[in-house]
Amino acid sequence: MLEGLLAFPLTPFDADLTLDLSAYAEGVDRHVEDGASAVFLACGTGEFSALSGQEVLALLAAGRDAAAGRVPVWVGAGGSAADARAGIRAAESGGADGVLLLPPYLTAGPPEGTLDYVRYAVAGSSVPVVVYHRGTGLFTPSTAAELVDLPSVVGLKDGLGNVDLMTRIVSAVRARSAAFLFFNGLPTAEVSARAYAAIDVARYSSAVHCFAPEIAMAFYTALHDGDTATTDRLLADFYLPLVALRDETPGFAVSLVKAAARQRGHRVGGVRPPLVEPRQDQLERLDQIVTAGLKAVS
Ligand SMILES: O=C([O-])C(=O)C[C@H](O)[C@@H](O)C(=O)[O-]
Repeated sequence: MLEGLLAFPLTPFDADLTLDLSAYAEGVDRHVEDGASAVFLACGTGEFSALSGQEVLALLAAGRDAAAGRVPVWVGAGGSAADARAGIRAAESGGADGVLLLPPYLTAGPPEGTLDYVRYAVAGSSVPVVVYHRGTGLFTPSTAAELVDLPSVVGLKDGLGNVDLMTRIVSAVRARSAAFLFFNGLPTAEVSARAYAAIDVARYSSAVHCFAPEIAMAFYTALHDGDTATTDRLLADFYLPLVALRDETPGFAVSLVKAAARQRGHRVGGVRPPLVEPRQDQLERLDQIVTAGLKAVS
C-alpha cells in the first residue's frame, strides 16, 4: 500500500482567496500524469489549516473526479477532536481511500493524550488512517506501538525529524507489527530521505512534485536505484539551496511551493493567512534555484 512517490497537491485560490476547483482538478491530474503514486488532498501543502470542513469535502470530490481511479486519493482531517472525527467520517462517506490525520488544534497533551485523540478521531469509521507525527501530536515509542491496536490506523508519518526518536518508534512498532507503514513527511522530504530510508522509513512525500515533478521523480528514481551521484548532485544544486531559502520565513514550506508553481505557469493563486508571499528578491532566488534544478536533470 502507498508505494512510490506520494504527492500533496496545492489548494488553488482565486484573487479573493476563494477555492478555485477547476484549477484544483488540473493540478491533481498533473500530479497523476507526472508519476505520483497517490494524492493526499488538503494536507499540509494543501493548506489544511486554512480550510473549512466544507471546503475539504469539495476538494475531495473534485480530486476524486480528477484522479478518476488512476491512483489512491487520501484526504486530510484533524484540528479539534470533534472536527477530526467528523472529518474522517465525512472522508469515508465521500469515497476517500484513506485519511491523513493531522495534529490536534492549538493544545498539546501528553503522548497518552495524543493517542486518545487518535482513538477518538477514528471511532466509528473504518477508512484507513495514517497519523501525522508533528507539532501538537507527538508520540513516544510505547504510545506509537499502541496505534497497532487500532484496526483502521495503518501508519505513521513523521514531520518532526528526530532520527533518534523515530528509530525507537520504528523498533517499538515493528516488535508488534510488520505491516504498519512509516512515512517521511518532513518539509522538503528529499533532504532527509536517505537518512530516513536507513531507519526503515523509505516512503516519502514530495512537495517539490507540485512545481518540478522532473526533479522530484529524478531524485526518487536515483534514491531507489542507489545512485548517490545523482542524489548528491540534486541535493547540492537544488534541494539544499531551496531549503536555505525556505528557512528564511515561517510557512515558506508551503508559500515557496505555491510561488514556484505560479512561476512555472500553474494556476494556483496566493496563500491564505497566516502564510505570507515571498518578497521579490526571494522570488528571483527561487527562480534561479528551480532553473538550476531543472538543468541538473536535463
Ligand atoms: O502534509 C503535507 O503536506 C506533507 O507532509 C507533504 C510534503 O510533501 C512534505 O513531505 C514536503 O515538503 O516534501
